[in-house]
Amino acid sequence: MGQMEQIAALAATPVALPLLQVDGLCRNYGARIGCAGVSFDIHAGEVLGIVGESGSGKSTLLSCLAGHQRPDAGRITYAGQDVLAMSEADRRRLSRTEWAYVHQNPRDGLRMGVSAGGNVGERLMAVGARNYGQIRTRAHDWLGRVEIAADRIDDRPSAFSGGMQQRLQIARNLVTGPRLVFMDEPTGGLDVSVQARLLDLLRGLVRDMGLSVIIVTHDLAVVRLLADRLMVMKSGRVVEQGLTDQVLDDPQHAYTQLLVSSVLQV
Ligand SMILES: Nc1ncnc2c1ncn2[C@@H]1O[C@H](COP(=O)(O)OP(=O)(O)OP(=O)(O)O)[C@@H](O)[C@H]1O
Repeated sequence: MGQMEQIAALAATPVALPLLQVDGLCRNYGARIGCAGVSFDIHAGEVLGIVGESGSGKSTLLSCLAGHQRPDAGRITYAGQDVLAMSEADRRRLSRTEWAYVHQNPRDGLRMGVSAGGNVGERLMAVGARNYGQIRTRAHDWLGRVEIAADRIDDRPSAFSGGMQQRLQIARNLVTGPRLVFMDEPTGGLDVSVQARLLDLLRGLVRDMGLSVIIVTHDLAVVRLLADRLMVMKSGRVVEQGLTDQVLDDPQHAYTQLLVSSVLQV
């Protein structure tokens, strides 16, 4: 979808309607619960953080939402469309044009054998761009936006540092102008100073592009900085959700209290 069409689609969505509505989402692995009874709404331009200990169901939920696996029960509505009832072709189109997915490991979201410029340009071609000069100019612009020097455009990501690879993955994901971005621990595995820079960059892009984001993380500092709202998961279920500051400063559930206090002790 072109930029004008996206703007038209955005204008056509009633303001009061959430961009994404999730209702009673469940996914089991045999007898084990992956996630159960998850419901929430997210509006345009809103950032939702999902936190919880290892095994609490964060990744299962994110992959069900992004269409990487099929939930056993529940409903996902995106801009008024029933996502689970869509044909595979329509869902793929949605993933390519309206959605983006930032993996924790940039290797999972990049093509390591293709140049940095190619990684970004390829996404534009996937949504119909054909003019080589324009594609290269857009790729060049996006490398600049994620603070990668222009003279690295023909380098492969394998020659980049971890932080640069992650910034390149972000450029590759955002170049097509998605409205909803799924992020799985985007700052995981990076040095603290690199994390801080990446978070700053992400915050600016999210604000400038008015993105809706669902971000899974172990790190409460990440949600404090990025997320408007927070959802706390334990054993596959949502135990608490609300405005980020409210949940972190005045946690109601004993598990959230534990999560917050264990971070404060570090
Ligand atoms: N492919 C799978 N097969 C069987 N069980 C699984 C599978 N993936 C996840 N699970 C189980 O589902 C539950 C939720 O796991 P999930 O990976 O979603 O948690 P998480 O919060 O993302 O954990 P982490 O932070 O460690 O990634 C766990 O009990 C896990 O063992």
